[in-house]
Amino acid sequence: MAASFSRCGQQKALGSSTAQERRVFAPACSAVSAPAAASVNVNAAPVFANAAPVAARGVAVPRAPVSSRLQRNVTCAAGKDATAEGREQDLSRYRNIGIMAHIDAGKTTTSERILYYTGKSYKIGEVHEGTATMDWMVQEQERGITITSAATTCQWNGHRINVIDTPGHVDFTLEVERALRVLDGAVAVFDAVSGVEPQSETVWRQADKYNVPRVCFVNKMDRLGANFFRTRDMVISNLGAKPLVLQVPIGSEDAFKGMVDLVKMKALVWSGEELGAKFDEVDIPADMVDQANEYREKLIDSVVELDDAVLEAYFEGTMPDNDTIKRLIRKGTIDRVFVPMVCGTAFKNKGVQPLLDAVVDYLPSPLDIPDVDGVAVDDAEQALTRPASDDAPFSALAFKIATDPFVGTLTFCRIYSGKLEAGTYALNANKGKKERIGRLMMMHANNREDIKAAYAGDIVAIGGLKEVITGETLCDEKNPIILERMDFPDPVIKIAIEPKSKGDLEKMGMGLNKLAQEDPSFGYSRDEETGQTVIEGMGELHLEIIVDRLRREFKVECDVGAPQVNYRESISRPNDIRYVHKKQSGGSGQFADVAIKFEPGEPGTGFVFRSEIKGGAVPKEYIPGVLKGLEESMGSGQLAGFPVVDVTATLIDGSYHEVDSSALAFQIAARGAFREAMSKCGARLLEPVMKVEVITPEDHMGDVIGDLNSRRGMVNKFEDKPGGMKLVQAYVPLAEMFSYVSTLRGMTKGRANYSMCLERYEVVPPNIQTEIVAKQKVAA
Ligand SMILES: Nc1nc2c(ncn2[C@@H]2O[C@H](COP(=O)(O)OP(=O)(O)OP(=O)(O)O)[C@@H](O)[C@H]2O)c(=O)[nH]1
Repeated sequence: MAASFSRCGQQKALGSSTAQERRVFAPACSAVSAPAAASVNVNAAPVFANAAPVAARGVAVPRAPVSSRLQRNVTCAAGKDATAEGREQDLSRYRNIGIMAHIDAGKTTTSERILYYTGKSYKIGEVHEGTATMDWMVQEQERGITITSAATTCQWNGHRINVIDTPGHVDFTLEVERALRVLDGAVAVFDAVSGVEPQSETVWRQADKYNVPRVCFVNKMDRLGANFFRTRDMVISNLGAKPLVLQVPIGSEDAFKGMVDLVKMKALVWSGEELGAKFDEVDIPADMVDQANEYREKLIDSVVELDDAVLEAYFEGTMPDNDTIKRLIRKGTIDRVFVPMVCGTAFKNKGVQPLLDAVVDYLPSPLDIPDVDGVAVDDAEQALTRPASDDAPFSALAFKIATDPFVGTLTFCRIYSGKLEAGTYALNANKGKKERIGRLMMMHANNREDIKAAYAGDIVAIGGLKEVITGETLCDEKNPIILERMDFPDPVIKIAIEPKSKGDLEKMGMGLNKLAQEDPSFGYSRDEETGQTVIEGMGELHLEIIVDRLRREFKVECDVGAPQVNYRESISRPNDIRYVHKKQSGGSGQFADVAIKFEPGEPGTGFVFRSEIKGGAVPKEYIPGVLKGLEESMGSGQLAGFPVVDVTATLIDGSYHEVDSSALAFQIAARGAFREAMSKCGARLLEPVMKVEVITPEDHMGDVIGDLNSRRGMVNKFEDKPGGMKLVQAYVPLAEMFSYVSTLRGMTKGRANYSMCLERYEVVPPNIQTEIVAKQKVAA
C-alpha cells in the first residue's frame, strides 16, 4: 500500500455546512499545458521545520441575483453621503475591475495602455519585449505571459480605477477566481481574429458565477483576419450572452482607423498608431452612415425596454436623449441584461480611451453591487451583511498573499466596509486573532505607495501580517464577521522533487512554505516513510513555475521528477459497515462501536457526512470523533493512497461504554469502518479527463485526430476557424496529455496550438487501474 502523506499547504475547509452534513474535497478544476520537467528519481528524505499554514478552502457562494442588485441600487443613493473624513474620492467614483480573457488576447497590453493613458506610467512596457509593468515577475517577463494577477490603481475622468490584470492560462485559473471574487466589474478582452476561445469561455463562466457585470473589448482589430461582428456572433453562440454593440469599427486589419461611437454618433479616428496617438471626433464617414443608423437603432431598442416611461415615450415617437441612453446602458450592464461591446487595438494604441470611458460610464461602483454577505463568527448559520460605507464596521477580504523581497509578506485586501488605518489592529475573524496593520499600501504593479488609511471600496496591500491567508476576513474586533470564502480547486498533477544537498533541503522547506502561503492551488506533502517530497498543482506549467521560483528566489538546487496525475479514489456500491474498536490491554480501556452506511455520491459532491443517530446510541459528543476519523481516512484511499471523493457516509447506529468510550475511540472506529468500506464497496480509481481543443491547419487535422485517439481520447467536435484553420475538440485523460505541447509542435511544424481544461473525473479502465495501483505499491 502507498505510504500515507502528510498534506501541507492546504486543507479542505468545511464551508459553512453544519456538523451533521459536511463536505470536503470539491472536485478539481484546472488543466495543463507547456513542457514537462526533466525526469529524475527522488529518494531523499527532507525534513521541514514547519508545515505550511493551513489555507482556507470553502464553497463560494455567488453574489446575489439581479433582483437584489436592484434593491441595492435603491439603498446606494442613501449610502452615498456616508463618506467619512479623509476619503479622497467619493465611493460612487470607484471602479474595481478585472481584465480577463483567453491567453494572448491582449489583457496585459490593454492594461499597460490603461496605465499609460491614465498617466500612471510614462513609458509603455511591451509584453513581447519583456518589459510590461503589470507582468513584473521575472518568469512572466521571460515567457511573455501573466502568472499572478497584478493590482494597480489609476485615475480616469475623475474616477479611481483599481485594475487587476489576470492570467489567461488555465493553470493559473485560481488567480482569476480570486480576482473575480473581489471585483465589481470586468473587461473581457477578445482577439478579433480568434473570437471566443476556450479559456475565454472558462473565465466568462467564472464571472457568471460571481455575477460580475462586464464590458467586452474586441482587441487586435489591426490583425489579418480581424472581424468584429464574427466575434460578436461568437459571444452570442458560445457564451450565451447578449452583446450590446456600442461601436462600429471603421475599417479592419491594416485599414483599421477607429470606430463610430453609436451614442455620440461621431467617428473617432486616430491619426497615427504610435503611443499617445491622438484621435479626432469627426462626422461619420458617408459610406458608414446607414450602418451606424442601423446599429444605433438596435442599441436604442435594447435600452428603452429597461424603463417603462422611456419605452412609452419611444413608442410615441420621442427618442431618448444621450444621457438617458447612457443611464440605461449602465443599468442594463449592472443588472447583466446585456454586455456592452467596444473594439480597438491596444498594441496600435487605438480604442483604449473610449474603453476607459465605457468602464467609468457603465461598470458598477461598489455602491451599485449588493452588500457583501458573511456569517457570524460563532454561528455559521447566522447570515450577516456589510454595506459599502465608511461608517459601517470595518470588513475586508484577503484575496492574495505575495512575498515581497523588501516588505516581506504582502496581503492584498478588498475593503468592503469601514475604514482601516495603518498602525491599528484588526481581527482575523477566521482565526480569532488580532493582527497589527503595520504598513498600508496602494499597489502599482510591484511598486507601492504608503498610505495612512484605506476606505470601503479600496483594494490595498497590508505589510507585515503574520497569519492571515487567502480567503480570510479582517474585521472590526467589536463587530466580527466572516465573509464568504473563496472556492479553491484541487490540484490535478504532482511531481516529486529532491534537494541536492542538506542546505538545499532547509531552503526548500522554507521556500515551499512561502509559496504554499501565496498560492492555495499549490500544495506539498512529505511521505513520512520514504521522506519523498511531492508538490501538487494545477498543471505542468504551474509546477514548472513553482520549481523555477524555488531555484531563483530561494536558491534551492533540486532535481525534479516526471509529472504524475493526481488520481482520486471512490466507491462503486453502497454497503452498511459495522466496526467495533475495543482495546482492553493495560491502562484505561477504549471502546467505540459504529454502524455507518457508505454510498457512492454524485460526481463532484466530495464527502458528505450525516448522522441519523436516535436515542443517543452514539452520544452527541462522540459524533465529531466519527466525522474526524472519516475525514482523515478520505485523505488517503486504500487502493493507491489517493484522496477519496464522492462518498456519502451516514452514521446509522452504534454503542458506547460508560467509562471506556471517548471521541478518540470513535475516531479510530470510524477509520476502521472506512477501511472496511473501501474493500467492501468496490473501490475504484477516478482520473481527470480534460476537454482539449486543438486549432490546426486542415492538412494536419488527420494526424492530430489520430494522435488524440491514440491517447484514449474521444473526439467529439470539428469546427471551421478563420484563416483555413480547423478546431478539433476531444476529451482525453490528463495522464495521456503530458508533454503534448512538444508532440503537437513536431506534428504540425509549430502551426497548431491547443488549450485544455478539466471536464470531469471518470472511472479508470480496469487494466489501467491495475497498472497504476501496482506502480504506486512499488513506489511505496
Ligand atoms: N497585432 C496586435 N497584437 C497585439 C495586440 N494586443 C496585444 N498584442 C500582442 O499579442 C501578444 C499577447 O499579448 P498580451 O497582452 O501578453 O496578452 P495576454 O492576454 O495578457 O496574455 P497572458 O497574460 O499570457 O494571458 C503580445 O505579443 C502582444 O504584443 C493588438 O491589438 N494587435
